[in-house]
Amino acid sequence: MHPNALLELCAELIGAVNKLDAPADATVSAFFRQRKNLGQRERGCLAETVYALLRERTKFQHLAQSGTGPVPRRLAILAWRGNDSFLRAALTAGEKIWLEQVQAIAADSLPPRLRHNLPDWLAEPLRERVGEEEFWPLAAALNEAAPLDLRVNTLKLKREEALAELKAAGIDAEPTPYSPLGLRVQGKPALHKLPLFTGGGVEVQDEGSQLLALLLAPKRGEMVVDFCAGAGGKTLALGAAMRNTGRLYAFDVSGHRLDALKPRLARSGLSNVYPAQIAHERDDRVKRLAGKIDRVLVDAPCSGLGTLRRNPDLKWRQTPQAVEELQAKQRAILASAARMVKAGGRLVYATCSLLDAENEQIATEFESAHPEFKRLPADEALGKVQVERAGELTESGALRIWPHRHGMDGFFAVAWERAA
Ligand SMILES: C[S@@+](CC[C@H](N)C(=O)[O-])C[C@H]1O[C@@H](n2cnc3c(N)ncnc32)[C@H](O)[C@@H]1O
Repeated sequence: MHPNALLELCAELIGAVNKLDAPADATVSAFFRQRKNLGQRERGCLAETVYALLRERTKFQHLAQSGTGPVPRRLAILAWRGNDSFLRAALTAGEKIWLEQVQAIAADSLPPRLRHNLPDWLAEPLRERVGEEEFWPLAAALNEAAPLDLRVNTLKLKREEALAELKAAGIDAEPTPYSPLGLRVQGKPALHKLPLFTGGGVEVQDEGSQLLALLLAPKRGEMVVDFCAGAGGKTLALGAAMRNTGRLYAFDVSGHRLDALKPRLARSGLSNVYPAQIAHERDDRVKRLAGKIDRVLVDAPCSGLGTLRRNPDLKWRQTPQAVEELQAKQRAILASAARMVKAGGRLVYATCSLLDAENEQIATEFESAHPEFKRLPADEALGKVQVERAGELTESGALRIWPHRHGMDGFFAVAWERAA
């Protein structure tokens, strides 16, 4: 494709994504579906540029105030992640001079909000939570691309065996630092045609998500509920930990998301999983299981702000009002899910949010209203399931994962045991 045609296409995609009226990944996929003639490399360039723009949107929008021509084209030039000489071949003489001027601006001369690229309502609680010194590494880590992590399905093979299969396929990987089930893959190789993947030997799952399932630690023969199962990332990990025995209910209000679990279940070889759509958290199905369940995982709907490395649009699409609405949902779901836990059973509340409002606050409110649930020190619980150096991952007995400290998405989880 001619350089200017690709740059114009990039500007068009940026114009669509920058409206922020839909998740960026959905807009990008729809754009590519309508342009089937685009090659792999061109798609890669457009997607990388759009994500680069979303990560540093405040800075790029500020810089794009100078220059001439349509703003989406200026943004595409500034955020360009394709070949540099290819871009230059698309630029007018005026654009080349402008780009050089903008690139000469020293990043550290910019005001703070153009350096951290977070909305104020999010920057402030994070700065308060981790302190000024740690805030900057956190903001930088949130703007990095996430690595590709896999969870090995130990029903099918051992982690070393999966690693050897990847190596034989020419894919470099290494064991994840904390999860005993994880592999971190170098680069972004296509995995979906590998027999290791199609045969259910591995699933794509961030190391942090693996740790949440490990914290629930379900055992053979138990009755377990994954209350907010979605497309079942954690369900699959729980089913394998149960060695395909017992009963694992995968609940969700979204039938569409549960549908996405089905092909994954088929690959996994699990037959102990019972997916069920519920109308809401007080559904009769939930009530019927009151006091009967050994372990319940609440992977609550949340702002998703711990996953900004993958979903940078969320920082621009979420609002403080949305977080308040989510808190109400989180309280209601946790209270309902807790009723299912039997005496001596375990309850885990988890989010992929960085905000105390969705994490510690929800957990401590629950504890004050339910003294029969006692917090289990997460480092001890994780240590028992072979998580390395679990003490590095916990704060006040809860699992608290930070992208800048641990190299994973941001996660929070508390485990409680119900008094016998
Ligand atoms: C964080 S996502 C779950 C991700 C999933 N556990 C995984 O590992 O792939 C939260 C899920 O909660 C579901 N949800 C929202 N409200 C719910 C409710 N009242 N009861 C049960 N699930 C709910 C959403 O549909 C969404 O799939």
